[in-house]
Amino acid sequence: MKNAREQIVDLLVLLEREKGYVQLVLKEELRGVDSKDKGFVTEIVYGTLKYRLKLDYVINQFSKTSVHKMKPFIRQLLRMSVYQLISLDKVPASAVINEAVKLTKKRGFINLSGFVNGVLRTIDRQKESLTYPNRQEKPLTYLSVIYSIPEWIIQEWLKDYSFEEVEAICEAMNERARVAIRINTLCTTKEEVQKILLKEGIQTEEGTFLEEALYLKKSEDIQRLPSYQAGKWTVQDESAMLVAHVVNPQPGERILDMCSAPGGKSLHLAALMKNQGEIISSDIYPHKVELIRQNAERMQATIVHPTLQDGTLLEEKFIESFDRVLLDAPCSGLGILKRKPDIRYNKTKEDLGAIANIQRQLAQKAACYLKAGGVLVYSTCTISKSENEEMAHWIEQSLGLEKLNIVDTIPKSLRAFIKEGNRLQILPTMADTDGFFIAAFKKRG
Ligand SMILES: C[S@@+](CC[C@H](N)C(=O)[O-])C[C@H]1O[C@@H](n2cnc3c(N)ncnc32)[C@H](O)[C@@H]1O
Repeated sequence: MKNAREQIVDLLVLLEREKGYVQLVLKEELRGVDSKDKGFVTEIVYGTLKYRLKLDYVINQFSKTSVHKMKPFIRQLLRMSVYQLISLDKVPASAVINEAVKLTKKRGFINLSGFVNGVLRTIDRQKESLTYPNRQEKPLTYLSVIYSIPEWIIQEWLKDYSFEEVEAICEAMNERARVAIRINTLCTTKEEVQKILLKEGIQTEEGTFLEEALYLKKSEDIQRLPSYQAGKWTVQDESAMLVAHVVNPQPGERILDMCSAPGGKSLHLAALMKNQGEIISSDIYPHKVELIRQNAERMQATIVHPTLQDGTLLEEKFIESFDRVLLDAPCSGLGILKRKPDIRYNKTKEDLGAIANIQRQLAQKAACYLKAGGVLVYSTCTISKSENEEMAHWIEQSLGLEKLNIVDTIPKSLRAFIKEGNRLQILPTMADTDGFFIAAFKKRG
């Protein structure tokens, strides 16, 4: 029988080997585990993943074998134990070390138990005087190690932002992500949801800038709550909620959401349209189209039509037939590192070039599908200019679309960040949200 610690190490081994998505892997593997253990396992897995580079830097100072040459089980066992020793004070150091030694033996690495014991005891003794790369002498390595973000990502950001801005972004990316929900105005009100959630044992806080947003003070197992199952609310970051407002759909219009799974923005569009009109919500993967269908059913959004479609291929029957097209493009996802810490290790610099190529193909089709005078909104959950600002320029110059002024659709507190009237880069440092980019264009009439 595995205890929680053994389960953590096995999960970390699996995540590194398969490059899996932590959210999905935890959901699958922790089914049936009691909620106290689930909370502990989730916290340590997320923390160990998030601080991997910093933990490796510390371990490498005290181990003769470098972290990358260790056996996967020992590597993850040391990482998760050092995370507990230097970042948490919940479990006494002696218990962390003893448990690690016991697990080493239990898994048959008896000859390594002295090594594990020695490394952990030394780190524990010296944890108040650990040294890290110097900020002035090695600024890039400093940021990468302290915030555990690979150097190529930092270099990418340094092309677009000052060192101080990048440091603030790195810090924000490691903060705990708040759980934002969007009220389903098709069937309820914020006041009703607040009352129901309170009865379900969850306190809430008002959204930062949107009327339909609330923050939950609890995050575990929330999708099991009856109010969630009844479609009264859905989980969505406030920055992502801004996108549907910028699309600004009107009841009765025909809308295309080109990359729409699992349907977060389509469902928001349906609510803003009071469920009148038509939304074609397409995605390239059948299992994801099924998720859109399930979510639309739960949220009672009957005008959402889930459709299997590769957006890079031209669909003749869509040409010049939509009032508005949303292209919430596949992207590097580097704006949501605090929610998905694994993205930082799973993406590579090479991915960025491939993604930009797909983004351009999708935008080109999106422009064809607009009626004269129709609106295109392009959005991503990243903060690099190559996927955002540069794409916005390309859409204008190569596709011949005009800028559409978005000021009236953006909350007052964010208006100062709008550029040239038609685009907004939200950084995680601005309002404690994810990083997001939104740009709007109009087809000439
Ligand atoms: C950023 S996510 C969309 C999130 C969604 N708009 C929401 O609010 O829930 C990007 C989506 O694009 C889809 N995608 C990737 N390549 C695509 C393509 N060639 N055609 C259509 N969808 C694609 C992915 O499967 C993914 O679901």
